[in-house]
Amino acid sequence: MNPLMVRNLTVAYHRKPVLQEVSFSVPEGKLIGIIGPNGAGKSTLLKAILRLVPAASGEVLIYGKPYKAQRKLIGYVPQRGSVDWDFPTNALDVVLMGRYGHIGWIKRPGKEDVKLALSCLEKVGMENYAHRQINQLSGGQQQRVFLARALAQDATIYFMDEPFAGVDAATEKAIISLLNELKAQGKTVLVVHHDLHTVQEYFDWVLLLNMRVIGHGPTDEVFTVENLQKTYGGRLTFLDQGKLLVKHE
Ligand SMILES: Nc1ncnc2c1ncn2[C@@H]1O[C@H](COP(=O)(O)OP(=O)(O)OP(=O)(O)O)[C@@H](O)[C@H]1O
Repeated sequence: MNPLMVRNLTVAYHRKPVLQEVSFSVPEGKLIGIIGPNGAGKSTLLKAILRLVPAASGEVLIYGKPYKAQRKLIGYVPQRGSVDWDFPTNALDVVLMGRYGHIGWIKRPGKEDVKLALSCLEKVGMENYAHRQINQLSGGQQQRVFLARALAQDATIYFMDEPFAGVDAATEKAIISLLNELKAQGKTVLVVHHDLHTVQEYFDWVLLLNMRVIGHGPTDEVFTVENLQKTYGGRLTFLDQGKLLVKHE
């Protein structure tokens, strides 16, 4: 069964459409890149799938059922800029929030939950920062903590909004190897991604988006010069041998 099926999804902010009749589905156990220019509606797509913004019309099914019935299967890593980092909490607590779906909001996390949260921090190389306030972490470290929280959720399908934004090369490597680990466990990971140079290396499958779906499918078939030109319009230039140069938007 498809982990995610989106049919005719239309979303508007103040009556101005941002996504129009978006339809696609994704296969299980793949790393999927959501690619498109600034303002294409990539974050909005994730938020509409997760019911964080209302859809004007359309349908979203996660493993054949609506979001509400499948909440426990879903992990979300929001864009770093969209989070209030001054909220007084430490890294360990942020990761423990990932466990609330399993333990319920009323019960306190037990020893096992803390142990698991610490092991997730260790996986992202942040075990020494467990008790550090989140507003005292660097951007890349905050991103790692958010990934640890997603790991603690133990989800089946993950949605990540620009996990590589503003991180250094070492953190980017750490994140991509983590994503590959999730994939090896049979999980499906959708990632909003900006850097066209790494798309072919990172993703098995892509969704090209610019208000509408320009293309979706295996990267080899869909990530073509023609489709990219349709997605980015005149903002792309191609150098020799198809090498890409993205003009700043
Ligand atoms: N809360 C909001 N209220 C009104 N308009 C919004 C809101 N959020 C986003 N938009 C508008 O919707 C469009 C799509 O935004 P969205 O953030 O989904 O794009 P994106 O593809 O994720 O962009 P980026 O690559 O810059 O992050 C943009 O024109 C944006 O200005």
